[in-house]
Amino acid sequence: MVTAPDDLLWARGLHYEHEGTPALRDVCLSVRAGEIVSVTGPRGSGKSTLLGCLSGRLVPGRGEVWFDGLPVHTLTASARERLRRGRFGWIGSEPHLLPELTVWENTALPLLLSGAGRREARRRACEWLERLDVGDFARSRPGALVQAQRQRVAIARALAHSPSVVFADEPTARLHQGERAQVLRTLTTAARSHRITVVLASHDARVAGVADRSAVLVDGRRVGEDAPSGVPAGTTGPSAGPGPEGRTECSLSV
Ligand SMILES: Nc1ncnc2c1ncn2[C@@H]1O[C@H](COP(=O)(O)OP(=O)(O)OP(=O)(O)O)[C@@H](O)[C@H]1O
Repeated sequence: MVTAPDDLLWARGLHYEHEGTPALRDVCLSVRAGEIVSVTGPRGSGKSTLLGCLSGRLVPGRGEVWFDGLPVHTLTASARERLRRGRFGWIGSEPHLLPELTVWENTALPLLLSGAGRREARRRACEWLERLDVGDFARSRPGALVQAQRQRVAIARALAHSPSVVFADEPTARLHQGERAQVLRTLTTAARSHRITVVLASHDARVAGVADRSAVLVDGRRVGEDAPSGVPAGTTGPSAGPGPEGRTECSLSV
């Protein structure tokens, strides 16, 4: 596999099985630094499993995952844990905030866990809460916020330690329709302004509209790459020309 010099994260030939059931089959993906890539596909198509393998939460049965020159697939569990804490952020569909901590303490947790002092962690957490329009709640407990505000706090928590890559797995799935676009825009604007790479999984194909590129999974296989507008890459639009996957030896279609 040939990768571009600015590929920050890439995977080749990923296979993963959940209890004997294949969830990923020969999946390849590469992500450039600062890029926002969406992974879309129907429910059960393997999106969460792919994000799990890319982020070191899961170890593929076969295949490779490389991040910034590190072979994630062969790292020890403790090295993967350090990588996840230091370089990655994670946003799930549920914010999973600790109810006994304040909003700023929740946001500062990854910073505190990676050794930042309390004062510095608080300053950075509050900065991100302000950016995400939930700064007024910094001293409140999560229970005082509505779901969309809690999800903004989860986004702030994922970004506050300046990760290289944020993985967002269905980050708007539990929100009302009206809040989805706003929360997505908040996430992508914040990531772009700080050049944080985002890998965003959603079964909602409209999510691809906020991404630079979109990878589509069906039954655990990549079935192509579309421009955000849905126009196939290589025809027109911002993704015209061969994408990074065009340089790989992986099969991209079924
Ligand atoms: N912990 C698990 N144990 C057994 N099977 C699992 C497990 N997690 C996922 N699977 C199965 O693996 C396949 C891929 O699941 P995955 O969650 O990665 O897909 P997805 O596209 O993210 O789906 P969704 O949009 O519903 O979250 C599905 O068939 C799913 O049922």
